[in-house]
Amino acid sequence: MREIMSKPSFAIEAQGLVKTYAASGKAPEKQALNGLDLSIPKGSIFGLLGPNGAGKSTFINILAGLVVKTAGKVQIWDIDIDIDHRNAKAAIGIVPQEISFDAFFTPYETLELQAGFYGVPAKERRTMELLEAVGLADKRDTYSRLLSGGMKRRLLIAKALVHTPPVVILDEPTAGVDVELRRSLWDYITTLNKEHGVTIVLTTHYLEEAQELCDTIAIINQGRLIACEPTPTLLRRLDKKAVVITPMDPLGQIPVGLSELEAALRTDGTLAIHYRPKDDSVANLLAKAVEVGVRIKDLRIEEPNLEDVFVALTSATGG
Ligand SMILES: Nc1ncnc2c1ncn2[C@@H]1O[C@H](COP(=O)(O)OP(=O)(O)OP(=O)(O)O)[C@@H](O)[C@H]1O
Repeated sequence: MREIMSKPSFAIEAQGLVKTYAASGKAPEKQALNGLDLSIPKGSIFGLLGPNGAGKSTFINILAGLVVKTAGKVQIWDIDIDIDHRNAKAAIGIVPQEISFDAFFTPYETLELQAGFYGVPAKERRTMELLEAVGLADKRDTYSRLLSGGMKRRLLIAKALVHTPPVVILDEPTAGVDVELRRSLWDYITTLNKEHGVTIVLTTHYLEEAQELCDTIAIINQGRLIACEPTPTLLRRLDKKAVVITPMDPLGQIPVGLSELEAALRTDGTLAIHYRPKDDSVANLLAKAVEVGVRIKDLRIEEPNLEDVFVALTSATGG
């Protein structure tokens, strides 16, 4: 594994990736990926974020070989999936969103079967080591259907690791998981990365999760990449609030005197002035607005959230 790991500069690289789902019944054709370019650095914990329907699952399913791409190029650990799909697939372990394994096998059997499926020779198997790592050693012979939801999720992680892939993809790993288990899964993910050098890619709806775990975050929307930045850089964009003013009289345009501010007229007639609390004050912004003739009927302060980043980024990229 070490030897392979020093090779590529990217763990996963997608160029111009397109996926069009054919029309079926009344559902029209759907372009889920729209020329996606994405480079995931090796050794990173990489967060893939996006609103519902952005194309995250489609991307992961293409990597997993479950969805056939329409166009574009994908390399996993430097292996082109069109040229050597088998080895490309062997370089990743995918932890799916849905819990899926045979309820009548024990955790031990589940991992052994998966190792067999990947052709891992018996002497190279790490079944007990993996069960210990995910805290299921004492459940090795329990029917999987009798495990708790959290244990099942941990078994899924172990299952994705049996062939020692250098890249592990976790699709919504903590959706619907309680806080305590979420914490222990985060710890385990971090250990895999820091101590074993595994590249981790995770999709999540939770900004907080991405913020805490990921060193790099990509945001996709409508099948396109709209941001891919080191987490601190992206979060700096979030260090923003907005004063939203409802004017007494409708504003036809942003008053000229506010042009040096980051102001926007919204479709509901409000004027939003974005600012960084550390650089500016609400009092100062309101004084400027009044000075240029805005008569304030009402106002509120908006806190930043991921939705704002999406909106800001998508309008900035015209997407
Ligand atoms: N098999 C399919 N047939 C037709 N359309 C599909 C299919 N799978 C996904 N889509 C559509 O493609 C778009 C992208 O879906 P995808 O599941 O990849 O998004 P996502 O980012 O994973 O969303 P979520 O966060 O809700 O899981 C959506 O509009 C979805 O309805």
